[in-house]
Amino acid sequence: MTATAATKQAATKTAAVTNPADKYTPFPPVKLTDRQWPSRVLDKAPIWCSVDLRDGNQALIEPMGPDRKRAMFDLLLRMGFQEIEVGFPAASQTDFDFCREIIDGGKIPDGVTIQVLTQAREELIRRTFEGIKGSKRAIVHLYNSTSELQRRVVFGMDRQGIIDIAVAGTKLIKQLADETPDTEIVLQYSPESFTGTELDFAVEICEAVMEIWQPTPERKIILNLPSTVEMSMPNVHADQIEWFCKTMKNRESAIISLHPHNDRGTGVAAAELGLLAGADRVEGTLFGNGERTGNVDVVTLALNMFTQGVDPGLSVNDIAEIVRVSEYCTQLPVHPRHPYAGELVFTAFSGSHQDAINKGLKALSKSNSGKWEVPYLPIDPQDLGRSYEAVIRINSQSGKGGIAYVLEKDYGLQIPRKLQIEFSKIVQRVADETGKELSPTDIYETFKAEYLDAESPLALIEHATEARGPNSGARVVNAVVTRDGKTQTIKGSGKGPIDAFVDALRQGCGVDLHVLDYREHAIGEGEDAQACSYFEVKTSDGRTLFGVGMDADIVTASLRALVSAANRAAR
Ligand SMILES: CC(=O)SCCNC(=O)CCNC(=O)[C@H](O)C(C)(C)COP(=O)(O)OP(=O)(O)OC[C@H]1O[C@@H](n2cnc3c(N)ncnc32)[C@H](O)[C@@H]1OP(=O)(O)O
Ligand SMILES: CC(C)C(=O)C(=O)O
Repeated sequence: MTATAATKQAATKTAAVTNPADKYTPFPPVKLTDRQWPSRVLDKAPIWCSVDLRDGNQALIEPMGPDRKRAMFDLLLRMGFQEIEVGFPAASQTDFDFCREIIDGGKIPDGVTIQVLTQAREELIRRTFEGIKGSKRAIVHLYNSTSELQRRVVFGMDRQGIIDIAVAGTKLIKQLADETPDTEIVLQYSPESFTGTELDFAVEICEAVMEIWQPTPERKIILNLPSTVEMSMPNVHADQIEWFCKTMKNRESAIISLHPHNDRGTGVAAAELGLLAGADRVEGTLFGNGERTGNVDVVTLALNMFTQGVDPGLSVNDIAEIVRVSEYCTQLPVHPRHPYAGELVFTAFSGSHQDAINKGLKALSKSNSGKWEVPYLPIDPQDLGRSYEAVIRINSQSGKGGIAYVLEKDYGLQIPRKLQIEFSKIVQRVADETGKELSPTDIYETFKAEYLDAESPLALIEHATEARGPNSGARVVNAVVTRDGKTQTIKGSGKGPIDAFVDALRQGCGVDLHVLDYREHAIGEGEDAQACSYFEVKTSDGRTLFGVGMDADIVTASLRALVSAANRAAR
């Protein structure tokens, strides 16, 4: 049958199924009694191994060239990875050359072990050893596929045939390791497609490999149990790992490693539960690059631990740098909502979130507990080298709290609560009209236009205050204002300059304002300090509204605020 005919036949078969979901077989539960993992707590970091330069690289549209490989390797070293799978040297010249470059160039620091992948084929294993010649220590990672499906459709072999491949590969690696005494060879064996492999067979093949390699507690083998394809819920994965750890012989001579992929979107959860289930090590990539939906994201895993108070043993405190290098190397973007790393993860647009964050940050600044407690922010952005700057951003979903936060943080304006309510409606209107996010500058300009630049119909030109008479305590204000462009002098008296100016406005301009509330604060310090005054007033027709004024002189700021209120009342 031709490929086209086969495709058509498959399509016809599919169409005949009434419920499309019937095509799929549910993953069988693991028969595990007395499971322990649900009651355990993750309280220490695993051994980390980065597979960015191999599994991540093999999945790229454009695999990394030497410069990108080097940039990734250097980043992984800076982050503190002590085990790095640097490639599949027998598969590509670039990978081979990269091994040679870092070994011959002395680029592998003490304490760091490189890992190389190979299939269980003689010529590939021999070439792999040429690739790692001269390194102090190397993990040779041997794999062959063991799942029932792959045995049947890819290899056409029974269980014994598959065991023979693994055993032959191990024997050759043992022989070549003996012939390379200057390099400490660690064997890692992966029953690839472990998640689709019957558990008893996975144990059987791993034990067959161990039988050849003869690991000891001092010279452990790494058994890597990959979720080559993530096929089940993470609790089932954990059951598989716990079952494997409990059943295998000589557990103390093996490091059990996880290699989750993310087909169901639960790679991180699978890794975490797999660690609870007894695994010691995790292989993954930065931000989860890798085949299909990717490998498990080690950055997220590490930061998940960090936020539980566990030292992850990886430096993830300059997340922007990790994103930058990773995007350069993979030529793939990190999603804006990617956990911890995405551009938008420390940003709140919605009003109630902004309000709670704002209050949380204020409460935190007064607390001595040393504990991070801010609603909606599970981690302190500063721990990732990020700042609060982007925490609150304004669009049509934003509320008064966020707007007040931006004005205070960027412009030092501490606007009273009722003014926040008034101004947020104005911002809302602008945001709705534009349909766009408003930058802090946009918000300030809107505030300025609405309150500070409100100089029409009235504008204050100058003023002078004096005592009304000896011992009276009352003040007289003489002010020059323009009204509809015409200059005039107004005069009033009262208990203080504000009261007197309100009187002057009433008498000279026919503007009747009743002051309900008054606040002022300084912006900045020293000679450059400005006073900012806020007046809540009631107009003659019963409306309440605000006026705001700013000036180096406190009295002038207050009179400007009254003019601002008068002008807004006149609109
Ligand atoms: C889950 C994973 O990510 S595993 C890693 C996968 N990574 C890669 O494949 C990237 C690099 N790979 C390559 O460049 C190539 O596959 C190479 C160079 C390694 C090998 O290439 P080729 O020899 O041309 O063939 P190909 O990969 O198609 O090999 C398939 C053959 O190898 C056999 N084979 C596949 N995997 C293994 C294995 N782990 N051990 C032994 N034999 C294997 C297959 O049965 C098949 O045999 P057949 O030709 O007799 O049918
Ligand atoms: C080689 C193995 C570990 C692998 O990459 C996988 O199974 O995904």
